[in-house]
Amino acid sequence: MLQFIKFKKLYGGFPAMKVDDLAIGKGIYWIKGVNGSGKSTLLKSIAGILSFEGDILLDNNISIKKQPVAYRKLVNFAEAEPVFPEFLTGKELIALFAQAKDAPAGQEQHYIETMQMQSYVGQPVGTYSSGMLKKLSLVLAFMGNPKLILLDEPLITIDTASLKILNTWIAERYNTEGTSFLLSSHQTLEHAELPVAHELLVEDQTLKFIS
Ligand SMILES: Nc1ncnc2c1ncn2[C@@H]1O[C@H](COP(=O)(O)OP(=O)(O)OP(=O)(O)O)[C@@H](O)[C@H]1O
Repeated sequence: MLQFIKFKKLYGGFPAMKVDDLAIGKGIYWIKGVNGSGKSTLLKSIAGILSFEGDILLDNNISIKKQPVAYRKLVNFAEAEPVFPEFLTGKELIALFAQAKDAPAGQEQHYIETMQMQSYVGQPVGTYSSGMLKKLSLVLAFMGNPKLILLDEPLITIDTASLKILNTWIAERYNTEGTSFLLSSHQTLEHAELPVAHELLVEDQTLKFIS
């Protein structure tokens, strides 16, 4: 599903992350690692937000460097602490993402309704609480038909009921579309109740399989 080829990310001269050659198969993965280990750096690189040396391939043949547009249509990302233009409404942002990701008409309704966002999704995001913003960023990450969805710290700021909803979204997408997930967390995950198949660890500026 995802392959790293001589991947290296430096901030100035500081080497933040290096993955020489690693293939990750289809599935749902938790990326663990302590604060500052490089989880966000890794996810932002896979999402195509950060520049890096080397290459990342999706499904063996779609290169983030050589086919940047095709790659980005198939990889969605929700940031740990999302920031959006305050004057735009949730609905406007969803419409923008739905168009960019070629989402089927009305796809967002299921997500807005199950996450119970109907009462505020028409309001400017500047009026949202951190949990409301987080839910909006999760809806945006599910727009279109991505092969891979990256969720950076999905557990922070959302309440227990919302976490259960997110759990069902992940299971639905994985079971019906075969969408893979990379989820990051610096917390212990015993209470997350998400359908996790594998764990990865970011440690010593690299990425390793745990299980
Ligand atoms: N823009 C930047 N410029 C310079 N160094 C950075 C930058 N962003 C991150 N770093 C450094 O890269 C390393 C990895 O940071 P990163 O944010 O990826 O870690 P993380 O595992 O996501 O941390 P956390 O769990 O605290 O969110 C840290 O040493 C951090 O100081």
